[in-house]
Amino acid sequence: MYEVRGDIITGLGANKRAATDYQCAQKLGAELKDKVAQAEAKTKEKKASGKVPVTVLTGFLGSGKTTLLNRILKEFHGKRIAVIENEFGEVGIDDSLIEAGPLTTEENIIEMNNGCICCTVRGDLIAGLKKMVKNSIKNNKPLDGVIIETTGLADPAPVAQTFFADDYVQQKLHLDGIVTLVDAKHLIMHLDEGYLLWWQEKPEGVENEAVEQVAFADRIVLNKCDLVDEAHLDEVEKRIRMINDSVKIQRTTQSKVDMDFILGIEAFNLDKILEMDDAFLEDEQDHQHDDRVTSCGFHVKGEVHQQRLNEWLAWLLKEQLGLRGVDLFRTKGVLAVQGMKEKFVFQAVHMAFNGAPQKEWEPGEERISKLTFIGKNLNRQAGHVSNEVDAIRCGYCKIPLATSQQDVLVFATRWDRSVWFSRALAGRMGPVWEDRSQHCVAFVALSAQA
Ligand SMILES: Nc1nc2c(ncn2[C@@H]2O[C@H](COP(=O)(O)OP(=O)(O)OP(=O)(O)O)[C@@H](O)[C@H]2O)c(=O)[nH]1
Repeated sequence: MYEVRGDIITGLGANKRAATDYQCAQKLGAELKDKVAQAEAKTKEKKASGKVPVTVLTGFLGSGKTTLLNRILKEFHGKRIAVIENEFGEVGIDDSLIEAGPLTTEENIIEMNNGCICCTVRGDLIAGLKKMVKNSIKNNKPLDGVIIETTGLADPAPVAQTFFADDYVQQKLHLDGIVTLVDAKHLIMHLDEGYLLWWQEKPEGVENEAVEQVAFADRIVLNKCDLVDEAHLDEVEKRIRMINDSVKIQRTTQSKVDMDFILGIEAFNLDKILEMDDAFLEDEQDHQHDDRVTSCGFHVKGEVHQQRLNEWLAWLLKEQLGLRGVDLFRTKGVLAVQGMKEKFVFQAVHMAFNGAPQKEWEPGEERISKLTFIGKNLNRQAGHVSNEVDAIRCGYCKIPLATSQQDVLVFATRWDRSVWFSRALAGRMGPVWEDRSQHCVAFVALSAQA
């Protein structure tokens, strides 16, 4: 049995581990001196030559993955880099945030927004990788690298396992490394979730993704160093080392990391992973997400009124969510703001938010506003929007939406899925809800359009 297992994992490149298995078989009487020597020699060899290197970019929500991806695409604009972008959130935003260079064309960017590549759409990941490689061969445009940006809630282990689960993928691609972005300000809070704080206890069987992302990292980019002091950074490093003592760490802001620290590093080491997780190569890894973490999004035609949007978001992020036991991890959006020729990109990580104009709208491009929220316990009880005499408020939490004298566009959504919106003309509030039994917690009085 040890010999067979040694043969299998030799084929997968875990030569050190294979040597150990052969040694066990030898102890049981098998004559395997040659195989042990071969496995030990291969351990020293560089692996995977000729295969396209793949980098998995992972890290908790808002840690700086897309910022780093854009940096890579900019610095390597002369290289053909394919991107697989997996986003958590019922409305996809990241496609608008990626700044692809001339060689990273649409055919080389695959977006997967309908599930998490570490579980529900893992099959799609394999299919996507194969398609990219086959296209590059067919069109004689060889790829220089593939970057997979996982969702902030992904467990990187099943993603890495993909490179050992499919023969074609294994022949053509090799996993260069798992690069984990860490938000210096929030990491410790996420690591502690489900361990120290009893009220945050995770349901049984649910993993702490932040821990997994650090544990499986070949490199850690300790980002957002501008938000904390030296002592806090030392504490964060200490916590990282408790989970992954040998990982290399580079401190950064705005994901400004040396490219040779993260790319072409030949750092993924199956031996190390097998030491940590003996079941890593098994087909069905037990992996469960926390169902309490959900997303809620808007995707609405039309322009928004920036000041009202800011007021509403500030109110939502600072005053309401914490009080109601809701943990909002991440908010991001691309908005069509009235009077602005650029797309307005809004980002928030927990309560810290910022926004700035980005690229201009193309001539003829439809003006659409997209906004997505990701957090825990976002579901709300039944309620309705009331139409009071001089102010339009939510009947449940009393958030002021607008006065009835304002001409507004009201967006409304339940925290689960559905999104409704309706225009309320001055002095006349149109029906907002299709189903009044469902409470809507997020709604925005935004537009000054007539
Ligand atoms: N203060 C500060 N903000 C940063 C830094 N790096 C990135 N950001 C901001 O943090 C926000 C999140 O960055 P992203 O790169 O989108 O993070 P992400 O990991 O891709 O986020 P998700 O895709 O939602 O998981 C953006 O507003 C960035 O501009 C940094 O070093 N310091």
